[in-house]
Amino acid sequence: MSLWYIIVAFVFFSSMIIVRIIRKTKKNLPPGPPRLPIIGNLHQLGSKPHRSMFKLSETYGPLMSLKFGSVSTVVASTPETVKEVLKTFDVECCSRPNMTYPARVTYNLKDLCFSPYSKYWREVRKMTVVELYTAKRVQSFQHTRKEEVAALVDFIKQAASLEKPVNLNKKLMKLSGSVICRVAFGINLQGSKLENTYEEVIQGTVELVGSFAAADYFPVVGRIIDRITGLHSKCEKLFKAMDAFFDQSIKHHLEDEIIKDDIIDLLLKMERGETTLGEFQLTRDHTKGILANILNAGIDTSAQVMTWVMTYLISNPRVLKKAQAEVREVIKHKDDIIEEDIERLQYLKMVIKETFRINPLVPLLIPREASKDVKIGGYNIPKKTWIHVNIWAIHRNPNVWKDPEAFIPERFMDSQIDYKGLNFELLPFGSGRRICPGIGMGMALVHLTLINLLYRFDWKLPEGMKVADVDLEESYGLVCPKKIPLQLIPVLTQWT
Ligand code: HEM
Repeated sequence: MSLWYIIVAFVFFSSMIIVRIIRKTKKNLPPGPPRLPIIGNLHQLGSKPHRSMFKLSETYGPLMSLKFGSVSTVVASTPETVKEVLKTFDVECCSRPNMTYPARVTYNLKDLCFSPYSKYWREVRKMTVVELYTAKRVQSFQHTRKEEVAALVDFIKQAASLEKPVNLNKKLMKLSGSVICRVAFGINLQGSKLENTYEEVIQGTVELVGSFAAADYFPVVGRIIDRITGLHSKCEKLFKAMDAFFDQSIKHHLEDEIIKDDIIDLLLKMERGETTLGEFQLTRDHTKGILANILNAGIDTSAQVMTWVMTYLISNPRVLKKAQAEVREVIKHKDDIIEEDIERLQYLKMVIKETFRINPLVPLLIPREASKDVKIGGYNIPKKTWIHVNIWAIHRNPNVWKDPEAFIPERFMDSQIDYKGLNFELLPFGSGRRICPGIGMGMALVHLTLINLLYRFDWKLPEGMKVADVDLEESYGLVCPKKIPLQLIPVLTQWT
């Protein structure tokens, strides 16, 4: 009797699989791994989805179908397929799916990052590119960056004289937070509502919006699951902390007449109708949504880039020595280090590119959604399919990069490859319509800080630690920070 049950069950499941394969072939979707009922391929994501997807793509190809709960997804993993998504079919593929927690922390998608491709998004993008992220504005904040970097250098000097280790993750996060608070919110981080919680709030939010949340994949029941796992209450807590901070900085602007011509000021003018945003009337929620992107996208990213560069330098003493020799040769006791000095630091530029390659900070970019049916690489991608762009897979692909696991800045010597979105082998900021608009703002701080850290100090590992002990593991979120904080001992030098 039990044999009959087994035979019936076998026939039933085999026919289900066959029907699915036939349906899929008819639909001409990209190939993908078999799925489990209900959850689809969610169980294959693991703790580092970019790595798992890369592994799967080695079997199923550069354009691969996955199903997460009820959501159909494709993953592009090579320069060729990614170019199709981000360039050839950029218009059709540049919308964003409506995700539960990103929607909550952006005041229901009133921001730039997560709002779908629409007239509103186009107006906000135009406004931010023309008004907020311009080279002129980035330049105008140079003084603030210099002051904050000088404060960091003073702190490190003290630690060096006591031979104490510095937690670079923490200090670089504070630096980035202090700069963004001053230039974007017109207030000091110290004394603000986020003074004691900014790390937890910003990193928590970045992790939250990058999480594969049940609410997005299982209608109704997913929300219950997230309540049980605590994701929902975590989101509410983060949202309240951010909202209180935005209220504080907006109030500060409304009360202080001296503050003028900064980002909040511009947004408040739009709220009052003194400046327009196309046909849209900005409300307080729009202002806060746009500010949420600056807070979350602006602080963690630059801080983590700097931490990763220092991590790879300390793990590669040859490269560290060469980068420091170059910086000291070029800067040569010049009192006034400026961001533009980077132009004369060819090797340091290569070190930064190589760090972006080996460890792209946003390994899956931000999820996209097809707004129309589209044909990519000969396969059909139906409207509403989610699209993940796995730049981590490109950056670690041995067919694209020789010896991809090794940190070799020299690979960029005599190469035209840059990270500004034109070379599909290296895409740390994405490409196309959704390319990061904050490259200039972020990299200005990254350059100034790294030049100072390398010029003024020598660096060594804490007592008893060897180069081989430096941990290179990332933890997963939308942004992937170093899992174990980087602690280094600064050493005073003749250049300090
Ligand atoms: C320096 C480190 C940074 C890195 C590595 C980085 C990386 C990225 C990436 C990969 C994307 C997604 C692109 C896509 O989905 O195709 C993005 C989007 C974005 N970034 Fe950055 N970013 C950095 C700094 C900044 C800064 C400093 C700001 C603002 C102050 C910023 C604001 C944004 C915004 C608003 C978006 C959304 C753009 C849109 O969807 O239209 N980023 N960034």
